[in-house]
Amino acid sequence: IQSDKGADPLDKKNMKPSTATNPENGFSQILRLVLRELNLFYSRDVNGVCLLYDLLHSPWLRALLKVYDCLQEFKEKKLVPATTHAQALSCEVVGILRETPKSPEIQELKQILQDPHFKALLSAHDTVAQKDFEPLLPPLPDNIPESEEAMRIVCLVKNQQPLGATIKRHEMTGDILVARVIHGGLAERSGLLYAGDKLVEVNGVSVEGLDPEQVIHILAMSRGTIMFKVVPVSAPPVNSQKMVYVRAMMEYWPQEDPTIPCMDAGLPFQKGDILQIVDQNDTLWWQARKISDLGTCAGLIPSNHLLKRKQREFWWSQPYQPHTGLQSTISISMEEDDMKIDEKCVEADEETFESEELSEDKEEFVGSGQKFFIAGFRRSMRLCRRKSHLGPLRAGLCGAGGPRSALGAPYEEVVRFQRRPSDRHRLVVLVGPSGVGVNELRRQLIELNPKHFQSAVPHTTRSKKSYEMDGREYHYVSKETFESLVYSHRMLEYGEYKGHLYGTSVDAVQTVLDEGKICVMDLEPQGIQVARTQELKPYVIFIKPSNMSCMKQSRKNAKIITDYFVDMKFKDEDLQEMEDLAQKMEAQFRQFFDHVIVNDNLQDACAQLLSAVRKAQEEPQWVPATWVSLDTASG
Ligand SMILES: Nc1ncnc2c1ncn2[C@@H]1O[C@H](COP(=O)(O)OP(=O)(O)OP(=O)(O)O)[C@@H](O)[C@H]1O
Repeated sequence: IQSDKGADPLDKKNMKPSTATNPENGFSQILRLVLRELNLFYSRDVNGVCLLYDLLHSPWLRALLKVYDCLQEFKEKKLVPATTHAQALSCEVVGILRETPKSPEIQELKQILQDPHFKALLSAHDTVAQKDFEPLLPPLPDNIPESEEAMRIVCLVKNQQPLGATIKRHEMTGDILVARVIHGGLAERSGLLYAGDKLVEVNGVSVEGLDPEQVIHILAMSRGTIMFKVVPVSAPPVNSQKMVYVRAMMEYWPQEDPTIPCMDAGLPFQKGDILQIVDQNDTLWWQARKISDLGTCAGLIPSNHLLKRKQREFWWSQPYQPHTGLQSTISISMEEDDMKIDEKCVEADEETFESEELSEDKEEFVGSGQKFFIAGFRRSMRLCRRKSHLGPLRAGLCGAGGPRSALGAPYEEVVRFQRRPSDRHRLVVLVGPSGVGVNELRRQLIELNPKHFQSAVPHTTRSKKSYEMDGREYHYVSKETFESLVYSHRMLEYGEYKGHLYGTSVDAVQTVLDEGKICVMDLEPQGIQVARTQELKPYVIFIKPSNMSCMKQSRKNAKIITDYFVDMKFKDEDLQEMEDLAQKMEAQFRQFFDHVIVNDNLQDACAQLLSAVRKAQEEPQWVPATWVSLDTASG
């Protein structure tokens, strides 16, 4: 840097006098000169100079050096405080001012001197001036016997909050040890108690020979300050793990778990809760917080390993049922519900339905003087979806979403993901019990802006009608082609209706996304897991019915699609069935729902849907970590 090579003579000329005349002008001045010289190399693109220049040019470095210079200057001046008792002086002045005749200036001065911030400032000043930084410790006693263990005396003020530590008895020695210190709890915040510390006394009572329960009793009875005498652990554990966030894929209730080391320290959670794992040192019990409650102290949750073990034990203890697992009861009862619908079915002339489809389903509408066609609302596709649990091919899909999920990971690692404007949109998936209004909301959203929102065109093996167009109502394919799409995992959902196969392919969704649009589709909840891929990054919205009395009111004129009636009004039992199914869906699949909308007032629900879809595309959301790391790896 000091080399003259290639330096502009003019700059050199400018620089020299300042270096010569101000050699002791501090680091800031030196930095300025170095930067000026570097500037010359910068323009010639000398290797590495840009980096160095940018570093030295950074505002933080300049600020730091300025602070350094100031400190140096004051150090040399050897400043001494004018008074070491500014607080007392201020009190004295306030006393005098009280006896002085009132004037606005005197009032103002009195106010300033009595301001709590100013008092705190003077107190800090006096502490520094008197160099009163450390608490005064009593001198160490002489002649401590060599054999005596070093003890630590810890005083904690309980203040109606739990101590935030658990204890256990050492199996061999019988010593009472601190088993774990809960993150964010009183003990951890004190920085004085560590896992492994041996308790000797609690409030002056020796714990030797006591059971952990007896010690806990002493602690529970203590009010205010608790004093511990402990033998510190030789090497306090260091938590070097990085913070991990996970989505709970199952629920956990510590009160119902007899194996938890300390029930009160347990953290209950529901499916779908996002947890911040703060400690994984123990292979069986982790410490975590809910992200909705980060201010509180952490709680104990079973580790991934422990939950999987519990799942396996439970799974093996169940009688064998094909395609069912831990959470199978709900799947079964949902299938039973569908059975009921089937029993009610009356075979009718398919043509009647097909010909009525076009007008009844309003697939065409006129918008801004142009005719649009909205695909994906055909009656046969919708009825097929409802019956899809029973189709023979569906078994493959149930296999993916059923038992596998039951024995799947209890926690899913997640990260905050924000879609970049240049990225493809995230797929929007609507889920809800039949009749709740999934299709109505989807249709309304698309009609709001058909250039922005679109459905995917489904596939079918049935033959094309005279008024249909391939790729508009459906992609018409042979049974072989359809099945090959299924077996190559290119179908998000599929099923059979009246002897024909119907389904929506990944490619059909991608076609919409590739056009820069937002693809909005409805799915049976069993299909969500299939759609949850890095390429589609689905945002799942659960459409939920409101309570029965509201539904009776709002659905007075609503119509359901059935196998045998075109326009059938909702009966009370339909609404009850919808509510029951919604509860079952939520209980089984809520971990996959990114957002929930109660569809009471249609306009409100539509506005909520629009806002949720906007947030999904534009604001950061929790997504599986694999979606993002794969992105990075590929990109
Ligand atoms: N909030 C609402 N208020 C009043 N009527 C509604 C509301 N939401 C939907 N509807 C009406 O309820 C009926 C059923 O809605 P929709 O066809 O969207 O159900 P769905 O959830 O798609 O059911 P399926 O999956 O069985 O097709 C329609 O007549 C629709 O207009």
